[in-house]
Amino acid sequence: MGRPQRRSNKPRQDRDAGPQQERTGAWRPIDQSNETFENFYKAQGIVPDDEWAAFSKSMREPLPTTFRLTSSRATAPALHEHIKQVYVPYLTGIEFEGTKLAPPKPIEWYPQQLAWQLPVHKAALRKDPHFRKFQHFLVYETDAGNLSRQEAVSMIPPLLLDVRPGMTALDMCAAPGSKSVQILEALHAPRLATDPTEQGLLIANDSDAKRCHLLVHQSLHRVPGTGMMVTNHDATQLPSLRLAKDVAAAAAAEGSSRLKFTVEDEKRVANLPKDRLAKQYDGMLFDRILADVPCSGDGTMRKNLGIWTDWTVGNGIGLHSLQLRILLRGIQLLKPGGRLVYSTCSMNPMENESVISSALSLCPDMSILPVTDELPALKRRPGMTTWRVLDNSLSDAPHPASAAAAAADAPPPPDADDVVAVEQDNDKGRDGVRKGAKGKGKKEKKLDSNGRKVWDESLWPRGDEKQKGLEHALRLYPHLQDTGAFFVCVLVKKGGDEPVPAPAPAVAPVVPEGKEEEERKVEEKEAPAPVAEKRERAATPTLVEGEPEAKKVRQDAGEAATKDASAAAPQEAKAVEKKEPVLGGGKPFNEEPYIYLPGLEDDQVRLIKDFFGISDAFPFSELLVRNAAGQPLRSIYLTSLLTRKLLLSNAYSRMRLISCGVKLFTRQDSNGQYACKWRLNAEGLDVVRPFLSDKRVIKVGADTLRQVMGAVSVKFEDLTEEGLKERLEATEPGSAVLHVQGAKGSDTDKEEDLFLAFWVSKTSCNLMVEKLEKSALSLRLYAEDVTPHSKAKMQERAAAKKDVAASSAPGTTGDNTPAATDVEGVEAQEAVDQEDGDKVMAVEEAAKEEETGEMAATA
Ligand SMILES: C[S@@+](CC[C@H](N)C(=O)[O-])C[C@H]1O[C@@H](n2cnc3c(N)ncnc32)[C@H](O)[C@@H]1O
Repeated sequence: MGRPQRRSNKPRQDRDAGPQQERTGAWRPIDQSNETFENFYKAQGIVPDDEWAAFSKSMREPLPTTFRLTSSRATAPALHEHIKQVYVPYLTGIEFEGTKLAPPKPIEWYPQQLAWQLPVHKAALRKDPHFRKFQHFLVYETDAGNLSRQEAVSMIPPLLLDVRPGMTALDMCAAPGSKSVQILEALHAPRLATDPTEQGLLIANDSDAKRCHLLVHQSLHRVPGTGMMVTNHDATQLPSLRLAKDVAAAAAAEGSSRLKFTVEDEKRVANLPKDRLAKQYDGMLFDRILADVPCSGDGTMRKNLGIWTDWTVGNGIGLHSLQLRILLRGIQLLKPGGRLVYSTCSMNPMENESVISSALSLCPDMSILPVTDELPALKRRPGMTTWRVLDNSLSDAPHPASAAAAAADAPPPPDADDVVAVEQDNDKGRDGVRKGAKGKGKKEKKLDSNGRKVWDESLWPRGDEKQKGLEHALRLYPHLQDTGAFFVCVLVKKGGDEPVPAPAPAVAPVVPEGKEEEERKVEEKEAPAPVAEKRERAATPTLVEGEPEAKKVRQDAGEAATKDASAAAPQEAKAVEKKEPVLGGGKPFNEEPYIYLPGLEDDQVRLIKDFFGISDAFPFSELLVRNAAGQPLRSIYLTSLLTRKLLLSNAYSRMRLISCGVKLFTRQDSNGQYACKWRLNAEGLDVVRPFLSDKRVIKVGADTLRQVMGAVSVKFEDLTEEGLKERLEATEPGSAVLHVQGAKGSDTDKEEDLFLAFWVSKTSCNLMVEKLEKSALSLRLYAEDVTPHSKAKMQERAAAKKDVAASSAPGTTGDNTPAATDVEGVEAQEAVDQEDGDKVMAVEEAAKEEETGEMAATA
């Protein structure tokens, strides 16, 4: 079975705009009409006849700009106030395209007024000078993690998932991550700063490895959490993970290391007698699962204009089977009593109600939860309890069990070769309508004994849709509250007091070429499945039928071990071992392993503890590194207890683990000139702060913040705050935390304390905060960008340099240009920027794609 999203090699303009690009390269507006689309949905009766005109008109209007404040951040109330005080008046009365615009307003149905809407589409916001200031605000605060630009309807599935702190959650198709971020915010809600080991768990998964990396760098870094893991699986075959009841005891019983779980350990566990396995391990199931599946995306036509031309009857039909199998795997991994939200940005019943109805028929433990009382202000339409399965000519297709279907001239199912799936439904770029490559869609098709394509029976309503409560699903349409269209269905699993599931299946060792399929079948047959999973598998023929394509490509042990940690830290290459071979099949997986450090037994951990004055209460045994040698070479991460359990109960390669935990410390000092070569990462500051003594915390007033914000680095002697020079001179050079007391936003009288990553050199100091984040803070505090990276400052410096060159005066470099003595501080700041190089590249790539996508959409 293939995923429908594949990147074509063609430039994006060609893919999305199709015939709209003329030979001259000029752009014409995309034709927003598609008769088949309109007739299909009229035939389905998705909206009452008297609403069709309003629906149809809204579908052709550009989407408003919407965004959400990060609810788990302390900044949320200040930012809300800032928008009210600064941007509502600023944008009130602005004339745009001949009309006076309404200012931004909170989205009515979103809890606590944390989401906002402005009736201007994204492209206009970027290009029109009236909006530039607001656009900058959005960009900077997004980068700082204080807000997320996200389509309004896309915010609904995580809200209805009802995630609470401490829960375990799985996001099956997570990239680019807007909903994962919402889930993390809910998991972190009240206790992030107090107990970093108890942050619940989110496994954010996506089958596309590149998109997994974007997910980490573009989205999840904004709400760092010790309970966050990113994996790279086809969601139809997410592995069953096991959880040691007592990690140390299980490790001791198996004679394995306490710090990592190797392929050898996998083999050992595979050979354990069943009763011993059950004594030592539980199977991992989740409290909450989001299945935001790949879909044809016709609900995003307001921004993905290419769908108007690409839409065919086959699109929805071609995705149905994949969507159903993802949902069924989700159901298997859901705890009794747990909640699963299924969602698409498609209006097509083939991708929505028919998937839900089929899953409910196969899984009697599942039911639809009516959520009428949740988000009461949200206008919605009920799910459909009947629909038509139509062929290419929009005639009713004959049910596969009927005599008509057997007739020689029966129409085949519409071609799924042109499967189109939307990769992203938020506003961060790559709005991504991807055309499926020829041939791959064929894997979705079933053939009869005469080799003719046959229709999938599960597309049809079964007649019991009312009893199943399908009207309790939510259909969201553009004309209801000026949004995109979306489908959301909340499912619950019966029970809640059932026995703990049996351990997850063991995994067969890596097998020689050609043997994998045979071996895999044996593995699946013999492996004990969690209780709930076993029961449902029996009732879920589709899972057994649909042979997973990805498993056919099995990773060769040698290939897995190619990249070693020497790439990360050349100077310590000798210490490096080979990586683990990959288990469990799938596409090549070449990530570094995570290995725990032996807590305070490790020299570097002890050094860090002493240097930063970290209290004994800090969970030192949850610190881990990412290289095959298990050495603190470059970065040190912190995970939650549950993440640790998972990592020490399953080989990382079987989990296909791309990322996990929070990066707390990064190696800074390569020349050994500092007492501690580690610096505290900004993303880990909130996590470690409650455990820090005053040793490395520099308390300053608000004026000092302005001074350090305005320069790349500041010499001690230039600091105006009384006594600060002396305090800094008495401070051991290295990483520190700047505690700003009484910082105050330009629009409010309320004072707040800020904690920022800081660097103290021998004679100067500087903030260790990313450029955009600094600019965001500056705009909020001073209503202008005072940072040295602001456009104005850059121009000032360029002019100063010119003057210097003209007068040939040596040694004068302008106010904010670092003098030679400040080089260390500058290097430290550069390291922050360098470290986020990946992220910056990802953001730039997204922006480029967004730009080209918009050219197609708006030119
Ligand atoms: C609609 S997007 C998900 C959007 C995401 N939930 C968000 O809110 O940002 C669908 C995602 O499914 C992924 N995908 C497609 N087929 C998949 C499969 N078989 N297993 C897992 N993920 C898949 C795509 O790579 C894509 O990132």
